[in-house]
Amino acid sequence: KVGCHAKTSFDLLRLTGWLVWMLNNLQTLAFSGLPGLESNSSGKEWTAARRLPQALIIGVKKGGTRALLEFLRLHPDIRALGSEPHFFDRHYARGLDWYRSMMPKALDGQIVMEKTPRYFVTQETPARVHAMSQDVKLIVVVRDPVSRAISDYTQIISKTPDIPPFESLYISFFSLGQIDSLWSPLWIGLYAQHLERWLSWFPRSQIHLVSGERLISDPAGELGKVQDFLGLQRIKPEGSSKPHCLGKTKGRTHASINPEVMQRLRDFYKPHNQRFYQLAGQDFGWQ
Ligand SMILES: Nc1ncnc2c1ncn2[C@@H]1O[C@H](COP(=O)(O)OS(=O)(=O)O)[C@@H](OP(=O)(O)O)[C@H]1O
Repeated sequence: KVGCHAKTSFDLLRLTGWLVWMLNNLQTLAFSGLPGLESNSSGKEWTAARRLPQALIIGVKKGGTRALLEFLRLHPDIRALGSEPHFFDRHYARGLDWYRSMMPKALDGQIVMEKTPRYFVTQETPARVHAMSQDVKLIVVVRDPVSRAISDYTQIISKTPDIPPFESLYISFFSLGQIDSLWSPLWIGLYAQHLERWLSWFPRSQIHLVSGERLISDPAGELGKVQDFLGLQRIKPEGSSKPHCLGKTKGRTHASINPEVMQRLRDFYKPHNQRFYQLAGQDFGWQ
């Protein structure tokens, strides 16, 4: 898959032919400030500048957001920040000038974007994003909330090996036997509730939902839809490209969870998923 120690390989898509590679490298030359390139007298298309993003990948954590961003970064009309700036959730007090200074330089016509999966679930973020731009395009990669939760827990346990097993954490401490919907790995998967908050600020047409499952089974198809949403020319998957590894934090072997607990979680999410499908206008087919 990803870390190249795991299931998905980035060459699934074979997105770049050498032509795209050439285009990207031409941009790099332009950005590096070689004399004559930026100061083209006739056209401002050579003038690269830092701009606020016009598109954001706002979630969800463990949905496949890194893979999507890396795919999109191969597009010559996209300039994306590689790291997660966490501006709207953590660093808002630093102001928009700071945020703009984080962005890569972009030419006219290129789309500037970043990804911070936590935006999707933080209360204050939609209003703040709206205050920056009412036209910004929002992308959310969603994935079966049960496998997302286990991926999330697997990441937590990799950082803090001493935490209790999933089977004891998913139950509420206060009302014994009840599923703890406030526990972060479970709460993030309440997609309907989070999407509703965004929909009170942005129209549905401005939010594009990507299926994390299809991003693996049909990356070209899923990516094509994202490119359409962004108003970009579709880059055809052609030629072969080197596998691009996303690192060891992707594609870990999931912690093994008691099958009865898995079934309880599926039952727990069922009504939430149905509500999400209604809001989304599409059925993601999670069991
Ligand atoms: N090509 C492709 N398409 C779709 N999904 C992929 C792809 N490659 C990796 N993955 C899986 O995405 C999971 C990590 O998601 P994120 O990148 O959103 O994680 S993070 O929130 O940035 O930490 C992580 O899930 P788990 O392996 O279940 O942990 C990755 O395996």
